Amino acid sequence: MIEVTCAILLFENKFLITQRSAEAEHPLSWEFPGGKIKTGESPEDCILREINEELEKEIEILEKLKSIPFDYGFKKIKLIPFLCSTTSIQLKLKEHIQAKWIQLEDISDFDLLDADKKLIQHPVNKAILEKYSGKQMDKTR
Ligand SMILES: Nc1nc2c([nH]c(=O)n2[C@@H]2O[C@H](COP(=O)(O)OP(=O)(O)OP(=O)(O)O)[C@@H](O)[C@H]2O)c(=O)[nH]1
Repeated sequence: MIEVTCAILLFENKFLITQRSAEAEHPLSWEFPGGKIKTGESPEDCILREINEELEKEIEILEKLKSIPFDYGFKKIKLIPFLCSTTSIQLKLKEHIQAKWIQLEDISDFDLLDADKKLIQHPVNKAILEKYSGKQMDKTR
């Protein structure tokens, strides 16, 4: 089981999603930025390092969310999500081809990785995301 951290990064009621490159595994899918935990690294240290490496951004961890085991068939991962805050929308794309700050209710418009869909639908995670964003996840319009 590969342990992967990801950041659900919040700025003024919007969340950051990033698009994987055409050459990456799961090409062009959208995800929450993050990456694999290195040997001896804590999940918290991993997410701070990954966001710095991938987006050149400093973030603050607000809450650790429920971890999600997911089997892609060719590999099993444990996705460890953190709800995080930041003080600006600025970022540098070092690995992803695109980033978007989106409203929670618009997330279903994007081709999110399957583990991430399960992550946001987990009742505990969903309630926390809705609380922080002040929005419902499911579109009513
Ligand atoms: N970063 C990230 N990976 C995810 C997410 N959801 C998800 O299923 N994954 C899976 O976890 C794997 C993490 O790999 P990664 O390529 O992002 O990790 P990394 O930055 O450490 O990459 P590296 O292999 O180049 O060192 C992805 O290939 C994907 O299968 C997510 O929201 N963010």
